[in-house]
Amino acid sequence: MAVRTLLGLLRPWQQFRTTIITLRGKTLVEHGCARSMSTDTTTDNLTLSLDSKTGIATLEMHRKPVNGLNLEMLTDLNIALEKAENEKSCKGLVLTSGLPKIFSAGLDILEMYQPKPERLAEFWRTLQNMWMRLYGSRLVTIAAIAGHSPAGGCLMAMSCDYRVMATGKYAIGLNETLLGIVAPFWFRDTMVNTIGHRETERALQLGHLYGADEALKVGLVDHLCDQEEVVKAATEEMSRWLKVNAVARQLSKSAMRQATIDKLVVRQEQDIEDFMTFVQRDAVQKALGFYLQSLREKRG
Ligand SMILES: CC/C=C\C/C=C\C/C=C\CCC/C=C/C(=O)SCCNC(=O)CCNC(=O)[C@H](O)C(C)(C)COP(=O)(O)OP(=O)(O)OC[C@H]1O[C@@H](n2cnc3c(N)ncnc32)[C@H](O)[C@@H]1OP(=O)(O)O
Repeated sequence: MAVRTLLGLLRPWQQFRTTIITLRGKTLVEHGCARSMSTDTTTDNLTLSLDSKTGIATLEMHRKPVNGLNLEMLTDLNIALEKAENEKSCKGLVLTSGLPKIFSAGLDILEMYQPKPERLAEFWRTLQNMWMRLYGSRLVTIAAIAGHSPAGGCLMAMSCDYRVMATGKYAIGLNETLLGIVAPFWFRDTMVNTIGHRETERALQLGHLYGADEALKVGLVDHLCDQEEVVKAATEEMSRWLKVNAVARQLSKSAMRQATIDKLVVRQEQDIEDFMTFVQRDAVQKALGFYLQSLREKRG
């Protein structure tokens, strides 16, 4: 609610200004310029910029080392998404990463390992809200994936309307079972809506991480190109989508996605409870501890 109120007070992007907003101890810096009609919003975790000529916003994640989605990053994502959504001149959004070889490593596992219950609940609610916002966005959303995109990273990519991925040795998929955890129903639903029931069933049980070619084959991503071309290809694809009548396109999108979102809307509190109970089980904590250890040992 506080976030909504704050966003309501933000002035339109097309005004000259430099605004510094402090939110939850974080600083958002905005630079605006009437002549170029563009505004950047930068936090520790991301940058949102709007090209006012094309109406295309770019949301670039840059939380080091791997764009792990912790509470603060998710909060920033929610603010940025809401801001783009509320900006009338914004028609499309390219979601990408400023970190080399990583789109997002998914949820920050440290949020789930030995958690404080209050923060754990807030973390999960913020993730739910981010997903509902992105999956239900009125904007054309395209993920430009120039790196690994496991679990929560894959969820974000699947929540966009179209996915461009870099060729190379990058992996994308819902690998939760490899961590000893279970992808919640709305992660699963999003994958079913993207690649179908049978393929999702196989992928979820195995915790399968797809290489780029295989991801293209099953429809998990829509287009492959060189790493350096990913954002350009996403922007080019965007212009095709933006030629379609916006109202007709938005209604079609909503007709396809709203029922999936509504499932979480009506079960949001129960889902938080289920998540908290599940994650705080001894066996799950142990499995997460082993997984974190294995990530650290991999580095040597
Ligand atoms: C019956 C049940 C019913 C209902 C269930 C109810 C609820 C469900 C419960 C839970 C659901 C949770 C859903 C979870 C979703 C997730 O997203 S979990 C996260 C999954 N992510 C991963 O598995 C990725 C792990 N990371 C990697 O594989 C690699 O890091 C990489 C391929 C992304 C990148 O490789 P490199 O470039 O080689 O980088 P490093 O591996 O060296 O990593 C650098 C640094 O970052 C740390 N790190 C990496 N990923 C994470 C992460 N996700 N969280 C936290 N930290 C991470 C890594 O440990 C290194 O740290 P340091 O060694 O530098 O300290």
